[in-house]
Amino acid sequence: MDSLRIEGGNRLDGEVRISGAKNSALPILAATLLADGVMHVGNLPHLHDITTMLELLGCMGVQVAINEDMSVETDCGNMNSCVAPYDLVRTMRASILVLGPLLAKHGEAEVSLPGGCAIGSRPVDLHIRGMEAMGAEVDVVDGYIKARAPGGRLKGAHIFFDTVTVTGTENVLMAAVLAQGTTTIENAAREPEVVDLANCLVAMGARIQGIGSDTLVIEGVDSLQGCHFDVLPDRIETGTYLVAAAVTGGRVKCKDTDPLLMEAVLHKLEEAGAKITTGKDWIELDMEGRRPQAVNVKTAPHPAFPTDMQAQFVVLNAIAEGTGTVIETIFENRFMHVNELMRMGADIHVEGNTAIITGKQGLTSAPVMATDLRASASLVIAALVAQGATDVNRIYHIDRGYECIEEKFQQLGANIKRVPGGSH
Ligand SMILES: CC(=O)N[C@H]1[C@@H](OP(=O)(O)OP(=O)(O)OC[C@H]2O[C@@H](n3ccc(=O)[nH]c3=O)[C@H](O)[C@@H]2O)O[C@H](CO)[C@@H](O)[C@@H]1O
Ligand SMILES: C=C(OP(=O)(O)O)C(=O)O
Repeated sequence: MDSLRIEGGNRLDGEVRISGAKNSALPILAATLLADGVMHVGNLPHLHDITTMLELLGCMGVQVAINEDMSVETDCGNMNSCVAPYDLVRTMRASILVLGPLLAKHGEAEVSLPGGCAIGSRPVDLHIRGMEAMGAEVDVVDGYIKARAPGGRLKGAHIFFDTVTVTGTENVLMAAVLAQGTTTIENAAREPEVVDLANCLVAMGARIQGIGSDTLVIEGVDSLQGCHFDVLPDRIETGTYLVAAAVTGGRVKCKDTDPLLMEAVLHKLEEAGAKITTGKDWIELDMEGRRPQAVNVKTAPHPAFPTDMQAQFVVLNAIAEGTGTVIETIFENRFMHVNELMRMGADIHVEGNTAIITGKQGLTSAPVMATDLRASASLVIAALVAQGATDVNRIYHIDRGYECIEEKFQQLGANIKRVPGGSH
């Protein structure tokens, strides 16, 4: 298992290119299953999760060509299976995103249940209920969701999500675009990645109204064509580099990103004392050598503060002046980073879904273990300010979501290197 060795203490300074968004690329790759012609998807990040999704498409008979610039062409003309097997789904929950497209296009799907993960139980009941509302017959047998659309085609329906769900909205949206009749999704997720998927579907010929709002109205069409679509920049990767700059008192310019995607995070960084300047496709944070002020953060669905930035802000508070609270309202178990940060000297007290963090002048190095993607990112950020050398172990989580993390941090002046280990 690889680890990252980080010698803390360097103030970050420089420019970093932001990759395409994992959470946009994954649903868009699943949506290629809906196309009659060739789909060309660009600005894909070079990540394990993307490789897993391409492998999943490949095992269903989709022809996948990867170009040098990491853009991908898919052709579903010779598909021979509608099964998403356990071995792939267990490594990436987002594999559930093939359920909607398979049912919509082929009238059947067999997708392994993804199961829970480090941040919570993460059920998929709302995805299943959405498919059933559109007429699908669904059985959960032997750990698989086995679904079929009677007559081979789903029917439009009125769907109300009682919890805002990102991939649930995406799955139902992809099912509805080829259904017979009109589907209304109420209390839909409004995350930028849902908007990106909807825009891609429209480019393929789908009819969707209300994009970006919490009510989506989809008029089903008979077929969708291939198109060329570039995925949007990764707002969570952007936020992670900005927080890293803030905690080191440094100055970082994120290029090829979009400030409009991340108002809640930029607002909190300004509250912490960072000077933020933005252009159409860049964001610069300058801490001018100062220590951040503690901030209070509460996660909630977009446009509120994203849960995927929560762990990074726990670190920011851990070295800030003052005391800040971080409230996690989306996932029931997303404070796995806290114990590891306390081993590095952080003063954190967790009560239910609230972490109360009293900032300290500095952290100290310790061997730490990453438990999920953003927890891992927070440990890397903590290590960048800690005194001494920190080994962040189990970093395969990081490789699911951060392209070339050590190269990008090196470019910004961090002392970080990957230490290769055995297989996990
Ligand atoms: C690949 C992807 O895009 N992942 C993101 C997506 O995950 P994901 O789409 O899995 O997260 P959801 O938005 O679905 O989860 C929100 C809440 O709804 C609950 N729920 C969800 C579905 C369901 O059928 N039943 C149910 O109870 C979940 O347990 C959770 O408490 O949104 C999360 C919330 O912004 C992010 O942290 C993840 O990075
Ligand atoms: C939780 C995340 O991803 P996933 O839903 O793929 O586990 C994340 O991106 O932080």
